[in-house]
Amino acid sequence: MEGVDHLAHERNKSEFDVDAMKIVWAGSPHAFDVSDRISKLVASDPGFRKDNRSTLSRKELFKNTLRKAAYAWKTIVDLRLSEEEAAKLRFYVDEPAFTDLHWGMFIPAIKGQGTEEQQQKWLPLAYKMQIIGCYAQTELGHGSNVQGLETTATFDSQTDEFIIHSPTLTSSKWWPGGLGKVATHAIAYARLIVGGREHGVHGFIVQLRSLEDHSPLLGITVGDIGMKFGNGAYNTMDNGVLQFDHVRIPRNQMLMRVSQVTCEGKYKQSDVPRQLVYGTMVYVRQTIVADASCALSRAVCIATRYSAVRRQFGSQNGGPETQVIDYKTQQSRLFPLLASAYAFRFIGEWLKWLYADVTQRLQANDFSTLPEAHACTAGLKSLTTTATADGIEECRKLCGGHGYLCSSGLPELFAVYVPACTYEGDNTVLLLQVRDMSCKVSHEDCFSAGVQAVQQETSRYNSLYDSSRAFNAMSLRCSKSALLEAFEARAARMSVACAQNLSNFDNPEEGFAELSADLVEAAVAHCQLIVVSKFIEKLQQEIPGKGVKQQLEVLCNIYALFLLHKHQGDFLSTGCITPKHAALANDELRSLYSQVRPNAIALVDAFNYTDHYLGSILGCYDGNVYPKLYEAAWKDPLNESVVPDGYHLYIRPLLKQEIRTARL
Ligand SMILES: CCCCC/C=C\C/C=C\C/C=C\C/C=C\C/C=C\CC/C=C/C(=O)SCCNC(=O)CCNC(=O)[C@H](O)C(C)(C)COP(=O)(O)OP(=O)(O)OC[C@H]1O[C@@H](n2cnc3c(N)ncnc32)[C@H](O)[C@@H]1OP(=O)(O)O
Ligand SMILES: Cc1cc2nc3c(=O)[nH]c(=O)nc-3n(C[C@H](O)[C@H](O)[C@H](O)COP(=O)(O)OP(=O)(O)OC[C@H]3O[C@@H](n4cnc5c(N)ncnc54)[C@H](O)[C@@H]3O)c2cc1C
Repeated sequence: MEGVDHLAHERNKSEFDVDAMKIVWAGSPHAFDVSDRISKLVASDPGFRKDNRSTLSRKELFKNTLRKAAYAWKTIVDLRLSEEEAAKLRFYVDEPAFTDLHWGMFIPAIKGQGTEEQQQKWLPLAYKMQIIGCYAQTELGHGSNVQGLETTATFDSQTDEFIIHSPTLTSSKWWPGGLGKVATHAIAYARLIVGGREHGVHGFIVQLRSLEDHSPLLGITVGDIGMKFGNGAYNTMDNGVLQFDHVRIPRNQMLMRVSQVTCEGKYKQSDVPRQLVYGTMVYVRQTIVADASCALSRAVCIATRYSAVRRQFGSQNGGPETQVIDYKTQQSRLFPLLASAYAFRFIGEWLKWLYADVTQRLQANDFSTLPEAHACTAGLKSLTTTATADGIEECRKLCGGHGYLCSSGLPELFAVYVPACTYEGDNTVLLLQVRDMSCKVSHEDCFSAGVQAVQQETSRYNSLYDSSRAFNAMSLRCSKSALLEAFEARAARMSVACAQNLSNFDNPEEGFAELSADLVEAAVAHCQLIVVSKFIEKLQQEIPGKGVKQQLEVLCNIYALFLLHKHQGDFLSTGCITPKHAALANDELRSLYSQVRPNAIALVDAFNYTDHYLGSILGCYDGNVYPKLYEAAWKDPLNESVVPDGYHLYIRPLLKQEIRTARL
């Protein structure tokens, strides 16, 4: 039944103004307008078709990505799109490509770590895409341990050049996106050696390929590292391998905002902290948090719409069976993910604000908030990407067997998304960086200020603990502060426990290593606290639109209570709640699910995703799932012939018992 909205009855049930929610989701009426316009532009242009990705060979897939990137650039130039519109276009084209690294890492690295002069030279070329850059940090032997990188950059004062060299196999650059087949330039990270002395890892702009014929320059060996997880998926990206054989670059191609090398061979450290060399990672981690809400909301939109279409069991007197979305088990798996998508949206907005604030300060040489920005971006990147990757997989299961079909969109979404748990910092490694955020109860505090610091923290949080005792079913419903205090008390108590345990070690590093699993759990608790608190802050703002705020309150409560239920062990063992509270929280969750149920479809409609972007038959707007699945099956290349290729060679000899004489 083409043209019929099979989900209309669901949409009619909704109790809030969906258009107003669309604006909350987008961030502002302007952001909504841009997003809506560009998503429709991409969806209606056959040049951006993407439904054939899983059937293409790697070479075809990659060539198609090159075509799309060129076509996207032409569209941006022809339509004179603004930077904001261009970024949205890249988002809705929905295909990882070398351009992500060029715009997302190469340019920001030059902006953040280059001097004024360097920016003036390189940025205009990069903005016009007259050069294409990548971010070459990770090596075959080291990714997480940046200080362990082996590539060297040795200053030659005779020629005023650096010699970039890969001394070992493990020093080969390995993974950089865009490097394999496209990038003409790289920001390559290498250990700086001046006058025989080492000065740690620094960034260098290195040309890799000829701007005339794209061949690698002298001393450069470069290629793609091979197929990655999943068909299609991240294989549109040319992650690369690179070796330098004594490649010479001019001295002024070292990024010199943080430290400089003079022509006489003097190494000068400016007032800028060394950690600014890691600044690009902070920027990208922040964008990854914002991206998590997009990936999770997309999976949730598919699973929610399909759960309303799908019916199993429960037919009474020949009537329709039960929609699977009406099963409490389905709701208890799906609605916390819906709530998380909204929670991550708001934490992404907050982090964007935090990053903009830090950037402004850095420009004025105020570095005071850099540690907080680093800890928050690292921790929240870890929290949101782990939850999103797990959430996408849960959505696949929520769609039963059909979720496993590529046409559901979920396998590819998972395969594209899951490396976010690894790139830009392995999620566990990043959680270990959160210690600064953990109530300032780091191992250094313990050892420098002694156990006194711990005692002070303990007594401060004992009072929080007392107030969290006041929390009951009623306060759960009415008072966000009771919930927030329970999260604060739990996070604080987990940090205090770590700090107390750390103080039993004579050697802080040994203690830190021994207790790292506990530290990671405490870090997760802190990050969850931040997400809950920022969701609550969002609700304190004025939010226009009939029923919009009420829906968000329900989702906020679901997010917090779901975490409380899931981690009740932490809350109980740190004494933040009693078993009775835990049971009440669970009762409250059930009641909140019933409140979401009539609004579920409208809440995912508010993401305003086109069918093109969703790329899922199960999630299509009109809910007309079965005819579309049936049709798509017949379009599979395997169904091009009724009798498959290979019948005469392999099937017939089997059937005819001729297998021993067949030439296999
Ligand atoms: C067609 C046209 C289209 C137009 C398109 C338009 C727009 C598109 C735009 C954008 C696209 C947007 C985004 C997309 C971009 C990319 C996303 C896609 C793909 C991802 C690609 C992936 C890239 C990568 O993975 S790059 C490599 C990343 N590598 C890592 O993350 C390594 C992880 N390791 C580390 O970060 C560090 O080594 C460490 C673990 C933090 C440890 O560092 P170390 O030096 O050993 O330090 P410590 O001794 O532990 O710490 C010293 C001290 O420093 C502090 N610290 C550490 N890091 C930082 C930091 N980053 N900032 C500030 N401070 C830091 C640390 O806490 C410690 O402090 P202390 O001494 O006080 O304790
Ligand atoms: C799709 C993709 C794209 C990428 N793009 C780029 C790019 O454009 N440019 C670039 O430079 N890099 C890129 N990378 C590399 C990426 O940044 C690294 O893979 C990542 O930082 C993890 O480092 P690793 O591979 O060394 O992991 P490892 O550190 O080897 O991790 C292996 C295991 O060891 C554990 N571990 C490591 N250290 C510790 C520790 N101190 N304590 C406890 N556990 C630890 C980890 O938790 C993990 O379980 C990309 C990677 C992927 C997958």
